[in-house]
Amino acid sequence: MPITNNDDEVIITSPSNGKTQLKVLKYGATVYSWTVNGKEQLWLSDAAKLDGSKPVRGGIPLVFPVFGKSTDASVSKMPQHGFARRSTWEFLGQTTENPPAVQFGLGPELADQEVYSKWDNGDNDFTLVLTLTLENDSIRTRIDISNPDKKPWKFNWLFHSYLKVDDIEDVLVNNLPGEICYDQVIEESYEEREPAVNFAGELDRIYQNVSTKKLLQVIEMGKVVHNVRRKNLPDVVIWNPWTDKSKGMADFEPKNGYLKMICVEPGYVHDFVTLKPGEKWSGEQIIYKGDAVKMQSV
Ligand SMILES: O=P(O)(O)OC[C@H]1O[C@H](O)[C@H](O)[C@@H](O)[C@@H]1O
Repeated sequence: MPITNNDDEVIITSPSNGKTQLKVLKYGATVYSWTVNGKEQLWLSDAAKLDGSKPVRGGIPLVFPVFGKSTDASVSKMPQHGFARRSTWEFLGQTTENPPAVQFGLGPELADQEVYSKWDNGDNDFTLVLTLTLENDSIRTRIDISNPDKKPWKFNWLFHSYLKVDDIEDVLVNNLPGEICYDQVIEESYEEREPAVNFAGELDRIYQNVSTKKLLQVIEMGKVVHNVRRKNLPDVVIWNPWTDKSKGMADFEPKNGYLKMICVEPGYVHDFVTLKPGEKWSGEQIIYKGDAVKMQSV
């Protein structure tokens, strides 16, 4: 069976390889496992809550309608990262057989009411449709957002992808030199001057308006372990909490798990997207295997 629809989760299995699978919690429509021929690609905390009691620490949480905390009046009362990752989405079914794709939907009635009520006046009408496609050595995560309301509203979107690595100290992320970033650790903006991003402490940067022609590669000991492509998602957050921040997160286990993960998060977060009544917007992330290093200057 390529699609298994359980009470709390949906499992998608590749028709050509039973060990290539995607596991998705209905809570947050959170992908919490992706295996390629039996090998896990995403990092998931041993203490992650998968029971809907809090957003999942690991996998691919969905960030909407605000990234982080914002002083913008429309979202300033909301907790970090909004309500999409804390709402139970509706499973809409399978849309294609090979490669298998499934869809999940979220609207005002299913949204976590406590957080949703803090978005503007708590009455924004919206539709989110998430399409997940499992290919032999890639996943596609696509979001379609539409505004059926009589008034405009605005949002951030971000795929908060936790990618698995063997040892963060051996990891580089390429193709970001020359890009402007806001460094959330030192609270300063600057132009990236390093030939590749490397990790030796807490790192939390929002790279702004990075051409979507640029491929982002996670390179470990000279070998590409993950490739991330983006459509209509100009910003890229790179995050590793390192020792102290991991200690402060109750759902982050083991405490040295930061060595095994890197978040590469494609999104639209530097500015808000404004959708007028009847308008639609979409963005897509493609994570794939493939070991050719591609260095790009533009
Ligand atoms: O702890 P969470 O709310 O899941 O946020 C986890 C992280 O998300 C993003 O990567 C932000 O850039 C970080 O500043 C934040 O710490």
